[in-house]
Amino acid sequence: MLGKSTVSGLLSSKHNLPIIDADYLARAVILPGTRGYKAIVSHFGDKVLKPDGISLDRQAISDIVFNDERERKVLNGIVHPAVRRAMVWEVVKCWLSGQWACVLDVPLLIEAGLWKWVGEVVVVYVNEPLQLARLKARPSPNPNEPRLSTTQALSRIKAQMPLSEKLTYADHVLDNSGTEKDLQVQVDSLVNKWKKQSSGWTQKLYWLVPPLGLWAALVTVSVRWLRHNRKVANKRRGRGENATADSTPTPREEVELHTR
Ligand SMILES: CC(C)(COP(=O)(O)OP(=O)(O)OC[C@H]1O[C@@H](n2cnc3c(N)ncnc32)[C@H](O)[C@@H]1O)[C@@H](O)C(=O)NCCC(=O)NCCS
Ligand SMILES: Nc1ncnc2c1ncn2[C@@H]1O[C@H](COP(=O)(O)OP(=O)(O)OP(=O)(O)O)[C@@H](O)[C@H]1O
Repeated sequence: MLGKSTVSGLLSSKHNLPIIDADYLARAVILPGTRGYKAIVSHFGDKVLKPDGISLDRQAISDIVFNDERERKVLNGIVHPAVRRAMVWEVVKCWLSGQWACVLDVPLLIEAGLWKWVGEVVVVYVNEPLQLARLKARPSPNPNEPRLSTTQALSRIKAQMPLSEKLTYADHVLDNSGTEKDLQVQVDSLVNKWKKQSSGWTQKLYWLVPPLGLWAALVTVSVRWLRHNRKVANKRRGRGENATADSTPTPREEVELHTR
């Protein structure tokens, strides 16, 4: 945390890239009446329902799962498979509509192992004090609910993998310690780099001949796995602790990911 949604917003509004938002999908798959909703109510009981007896009380769920790893795993086990299915379908739709790239905005990309299936991993980082301050300052999505307290914000931060580990998975790191304008400059330069890498005619060929596209995707993910394994091996050997070239001190981060 933090800055994924801010980066996604820039990629969408300024660069017209389609965004697949895991937080949004995670809400959709637990709406009343869905299988996810029923599983949550059946496991956590009425205490996670609002007084209307129907809507899920997200704050109540947060208070449970961000303070109890076992309960968080149960929730993840209910929500994540449904989110994964929905994301695959969204990626297929992007592909069918001939997009040159699509962006997956996923907070738990690495924890859930999804990093293995994308073209590039972009980590957005801020240092921990700034992350905490921004989390606490962020307005609640529901205007009737208070902002996060320090304890609540810290428990969310602790529910995710530390940055030092996540950086070994990053192909790009965006530094969000400055202003949103600073972030925008980095996003623009990243998109320019992607555009240079992505030659128009090969993209068209991959789209017109899907087996070729699949082959190219397989090569891309295999190269990434190999590169990651090498980084981990280097780290284990006590060399290359700063495996990501442009990484900075000890921030925690957020993940965006970019598939092609
Ligand atoms: C716990 C819930 C109800 C809290 O809802 P709330 O509206 O307060 O927060 P929101 O959904 O906007 O999430 C905000 C951020 O919290 C963090 N977060 C959410 N769930 C988790 C989790 N299971 N583990 C670690 N961090 C999480 C992420 O950084 C996320 O971006 C909700 O986040 C949820 O259903 N989480 C489980 C699904 C999940 O893992 N979602 C993340 C992407 S798949
Ligand atoms: N460079 C910045 N300067 C000031 N505020 C920022 C900056 N970047 C993000 N923020 C603010 O920090 C808060 C969190 O940012 P954002 O929603 O982009 O994070 P996120 O990674 O998507 O968070 P989450 O995973 O919790 O959904 C927002 O209120 C946003 O306006």
